[in-house]
Amino acid sequence: MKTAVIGSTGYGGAELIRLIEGHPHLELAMLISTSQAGDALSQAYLHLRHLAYTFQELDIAQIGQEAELVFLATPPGVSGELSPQLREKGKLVIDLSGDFRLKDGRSYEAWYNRKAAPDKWLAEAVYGLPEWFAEEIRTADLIANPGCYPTATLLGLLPLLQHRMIDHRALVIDAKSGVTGAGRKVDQSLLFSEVNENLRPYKVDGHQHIPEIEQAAERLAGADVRVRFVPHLVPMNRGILVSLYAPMLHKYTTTEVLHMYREVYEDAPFVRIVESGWPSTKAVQGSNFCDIGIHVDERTGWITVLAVIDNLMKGAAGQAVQNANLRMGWAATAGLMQSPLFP
Ligand SMILES: NC(=O)C1=CN([C@@H]2O[C@H](COP(=O)(O)OP(=O)(O)OC[C@H]3O[C@@H](n4cnc5c(N)ncnc54)[C@H](OP(=O)(O)O)[C@@H]3O)[C@@H](O)[C@H]2O)C=CC1
Ligand SMILES: CC(=O)N[C@@H](CCC(=O)OP(=O)(O)O)C(=O)O
Repeated sequence: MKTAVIGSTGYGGAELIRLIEGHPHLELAMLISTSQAGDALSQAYLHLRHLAYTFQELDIAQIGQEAELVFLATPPGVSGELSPQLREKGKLVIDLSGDFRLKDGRSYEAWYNRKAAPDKWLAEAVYGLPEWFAEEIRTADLIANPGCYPTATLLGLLPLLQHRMIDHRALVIDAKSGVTGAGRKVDQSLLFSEVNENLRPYKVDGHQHIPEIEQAAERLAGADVRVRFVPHLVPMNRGILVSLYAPMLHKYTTTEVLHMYREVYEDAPFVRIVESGWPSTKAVQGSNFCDIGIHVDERTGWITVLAVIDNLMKGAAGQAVQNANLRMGWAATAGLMQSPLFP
């Protein structure tokens, strides 16, 4: 299937190129760059220098002629403008940004502080978390790939809400991300000297992934959900660790809850339930896996759920390809069974 990537000089774009190159059914037809059109791919990415591609201008008419599937790995606000035009040309669109994740345009405008995409397209978009919303994704033409933090959070949280095991009004999510989560843009606060040997919270007063987590959680809880979410920046390249804490509604043991998670994710090839030791980011690096660990503290009645992903894989490009596989009826794992890089 002929595929175009918009935003191909960014980290998400580079990871998409790597995955599409190794995919049995996807063919890289166009790499779009608004800043490096005419340059060779190797000028942006040395690690991809064996691939003889040249970046092309952003030209919707040309994409219309040369590609059937378009991935957008662009900053907020870009896909909201471009995706409707691509959809009008009949393209299958998978958007890695947050532009189509929130159903309520006013919520997007409040949290992203920019104009939302038109309601018609927000209504058409389907939230692309394959382990939970596969039915809708199979027939979707505009797929909103989840954010990195929401992916790890929701994979850890939704089984508990589905089984009504926790008090959904008292959810605490402590999240940590490597620096590639912020993209390849130049930013003083992301300089080596400011990130290295440092651990810092950010957006403590409100992160744009909060309404996305709540929106998906409410679908499973059948009630309003409010989460306390605080992200932290960690001096490493890739990886997200989400530690989720909630009071349990009844007495359960760790063994009982683990059993429930194993059943829920029985047919989910990318979710691995960790039963000995604890999840760690290095154990998923470079892969599309999400590792989940559980501990029920019978003394306090609280549960701790620990979920790790590679933010650029299951948190972005890997999940986007997983959505393409689901939508096209290909094997869920097509092009995605890379084992993690270790150490
Ligand atoms: N990094 C991560 O872990 C995750 C990122 N995301 C989301 O995915 C999207 C991409 O992220 P990421 O790859 O990290 O970001 P980057 O900043 O690394 O890359 C974004 C790319 O978008 C392109 N771009 C910028 N402005 C425009 C424009 N007006 N029109 C078309 N293209 C444009 C740029 O390429 P050029 O200048 O060559 O056009 C740039 O390389 C973002 O919305 C991000 O929030 C989601 C989950 C995880
Ligand atoms: C480490 C870091 O800065 N991470 C980014 C992830 C942003 C992102 O992926 O944004 P959308 O999903 O909303 O597009 C952040 O916390 O804002």
